[in-house]
Amino acid sequence: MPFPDPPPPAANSTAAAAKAGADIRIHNNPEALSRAAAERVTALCREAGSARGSCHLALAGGSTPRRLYELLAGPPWSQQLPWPALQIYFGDERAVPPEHPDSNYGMARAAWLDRAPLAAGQIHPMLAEPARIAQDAADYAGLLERQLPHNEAGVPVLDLILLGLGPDGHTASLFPGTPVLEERARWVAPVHVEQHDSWRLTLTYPVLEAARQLLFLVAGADKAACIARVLGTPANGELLPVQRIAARGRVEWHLDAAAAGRLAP
Ligand SMILES: O=C(O)[C@H](O)[C@@H](O)[C@H](O)[C@H](O)COP(=O)(O)O
Repeated sequence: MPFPDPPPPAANSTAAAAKAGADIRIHNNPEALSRAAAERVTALCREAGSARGSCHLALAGGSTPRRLYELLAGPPWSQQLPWPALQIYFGDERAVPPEHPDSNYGMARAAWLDRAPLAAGQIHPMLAEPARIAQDAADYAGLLERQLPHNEAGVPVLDLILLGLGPDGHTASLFPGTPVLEERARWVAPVHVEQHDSWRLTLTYPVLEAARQLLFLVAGADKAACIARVLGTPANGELLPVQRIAARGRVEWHLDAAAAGRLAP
């Protein structure tokens, strides 16, 4: 059953700055970025729901997507999302309890999920404990195997993965210099983040690469140098983790003006 068409997108974002080959959309400020992202996430979820009866959506962690999630909890987007078709996953998670302030699941619940008309079975937290981190990774990979369609290489295919970007070029929890950058056999893997001496779980490159659509949300001047390196110049030298994603699906970059500040006009 097709979903009703949405109203035209909000007019408060600046003109798209498309760079050949990359779909880059630059917005005046974090609020405009979040509102544009809410439009896109809703539209993409509706597309998937109409086309395949379900939308398998993986959420990003960190601070940038919080406002997006708050917007999705209210009109107009909450009236347009294909709620019965939605299945919610996570791109990565810190190995802390859900009530911990660092929990990506906890952040998404507070900002959105606890106010969304979703059954418990539609939300799949990536729960992890340091003492059983390898088993937690295997358990989540098994969930993806059971829940998702697979591509011809046998990799689970998410419809949409939301991703952030760190100033060091990490995305999800694919951090520079970590063994997980070489992981191609497992769909979910543990990561020990030295600088925080903490454990995380992350989707690995095969799953990111298999997704039908990746949508990056990047805000803040502290990301400008990384954005300029990733989107502004041909890749040379050692690739940053985010540059190593050989995406098979569509990739959209949503930047605020500060993060895009060092991109050539
Ligand atoms: O769990 C996490 O922290 C995210 O997966 C991580 O990849 C995040 O997206 C970036 O570090 C950007 O974080 P900010 O949005 O807070 O800048």
